[in-house]
Amino acid sequence: MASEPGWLGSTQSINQSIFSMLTPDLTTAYFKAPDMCRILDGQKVFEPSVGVLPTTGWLIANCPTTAMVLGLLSLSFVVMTWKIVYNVFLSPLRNIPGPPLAKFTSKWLTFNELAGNRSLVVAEAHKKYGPVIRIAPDELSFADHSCIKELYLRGSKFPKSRRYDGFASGTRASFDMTDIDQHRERRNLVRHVLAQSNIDECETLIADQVRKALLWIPQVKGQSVEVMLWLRRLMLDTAGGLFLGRSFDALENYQPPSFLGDLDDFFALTALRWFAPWILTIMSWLPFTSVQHFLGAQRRGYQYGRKAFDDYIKQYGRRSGRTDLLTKMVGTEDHTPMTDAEIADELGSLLVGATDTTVVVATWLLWELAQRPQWQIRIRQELRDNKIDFIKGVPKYKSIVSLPVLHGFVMESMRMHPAQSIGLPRVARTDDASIGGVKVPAGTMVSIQSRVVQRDPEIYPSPNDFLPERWIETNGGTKEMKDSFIIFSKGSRACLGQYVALMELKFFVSAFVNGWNLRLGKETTKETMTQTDYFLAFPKARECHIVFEKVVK
Ligand code: HEM
Repeated sequence: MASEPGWLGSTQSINQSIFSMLTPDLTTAYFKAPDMCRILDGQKVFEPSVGVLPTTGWLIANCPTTAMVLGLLSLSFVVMTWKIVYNVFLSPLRNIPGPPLAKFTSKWLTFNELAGNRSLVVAEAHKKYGPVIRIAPDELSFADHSCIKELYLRGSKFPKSRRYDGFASGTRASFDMTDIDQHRERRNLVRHVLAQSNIDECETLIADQVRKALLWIPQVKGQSVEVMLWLRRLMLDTAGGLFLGRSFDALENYQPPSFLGDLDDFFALTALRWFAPWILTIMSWLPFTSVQHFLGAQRRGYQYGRKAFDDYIKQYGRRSGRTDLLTKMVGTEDHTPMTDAEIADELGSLLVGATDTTVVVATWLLWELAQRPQWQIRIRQELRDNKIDFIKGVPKYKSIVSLPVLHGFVMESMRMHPAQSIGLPRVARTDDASIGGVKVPAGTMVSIQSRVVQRDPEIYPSPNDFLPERWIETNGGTKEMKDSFIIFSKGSRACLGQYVALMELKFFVSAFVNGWNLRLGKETTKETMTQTDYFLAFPKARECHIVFEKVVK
């Protein structure tokens, strides 16, 4: 057969280079293929008329790498097909209603979670499909508050899911422990530290931070100021004072402390660890300082705890007699409830747990307050009627803790805007677990969203309206209201810092309202305050502008 060596030569080199890119052994094998090449002028060349590509069978027989790649592809295809068939037709969860895509894949949920929409889409799905829904092939969401007991209360068969692994910076703290027995032991120790009597002893420490924050208001009065960063400074300083024996001085310094940047990175890292750990692996190979800095956020969080602990021991020893919570945690030479490393872990974790949770709740609270001058007047009047004594701008906690109007306003804001509204994920350990009569096979993730139960119309009529009076008229809430109120969770994993949080919130609301009228700055709108869930329910713009004006007595 006549041939054109030039043309053949170029085809050969193109093919050779393409195949070289695929695998080196494929290139060699390809040009050894007897039916693909022909000897021309003593040289072996590609002959297109003989065959364009070697057959799969021939390749598998002659190229081990290609055989392996094809094998893996086929295997993944079979596994994927089997998974789909299982999820849709065979899974014990197959008859539970839910969005159609959820039967096939969890990716639709991941997509919404990354877009900050999880609580909204799950709440909508409950409206459409009912109180028990399948939101991923192996994940269920419950909307009935009567299920809270089985899911979260003592004796629950559902420990925290692997999602909490992302929060641990090496060793575990009480918040991220997933092992029930290990957690029980640790919680008993931390609970003792955060006992109400200890917090009461630290009241001055918390009040002093609020006093410091109040100094800022006269300097910005009449202007529209961003309060979220200011609240972060306040809560961080309070947490520092309580747990590290020293404030971060965030309220005094213009430049926000680097810990706040680390906190943002911390939450981003936990999300990546859960959704796309492979991205973190790739990032760890990148030789960029900023990337490596980002990856080190969790380690630095731990180091804050470690350094603060070491400094504290150096300065005060183990019998400091100070009234902060670190002193309680350290114990004495005779009684050391935790090892030094465990204390450092807890400190790092407590700093994270105590800061942005309270900031998110406080931001929504100020936003609601700023839109409601009539409620500012009612709270102020309540403070006056009860002759509350303000010491350098802040009252004694005992004198305000049970004031119904103040309490009702704070509770209603927390009902409408739970800091964590996407549901606290738990996992079934054994096959004999069930929730609300629905069998939950081992390995299934389960949760109840506070956004859903705290807006149950049967418990909270007109659930989307902001009505503090519902708490006032029912003397602090009906049994159903209290049972369904899960902003601090319930049972053995409930928030250990809720007493601290409520003290901080009631302190600053009463202190502000006593001296200042609040209104919204023009930069803050419904759109900027759209809720987005990134584990915590932040306003979309991550800022909130308020104008403070002096109350005319
Ligand atoms: C308004 C502010 C706060 C809110 C809404 C809040 C909410 C929560 C929630 C929902 C949980 C359970 C998390 C889960 O199961 O995944 C939790 C756990 C926890 N919170 Fe808070 N928290 C707040 C403030 C605080 C503060 C100020 C502290 C410390 C003083 C604190 C310490 C803890 C601890 C130690 C845990 C882990 C408890 C355990 O698993 O045994 N929290 N918090």
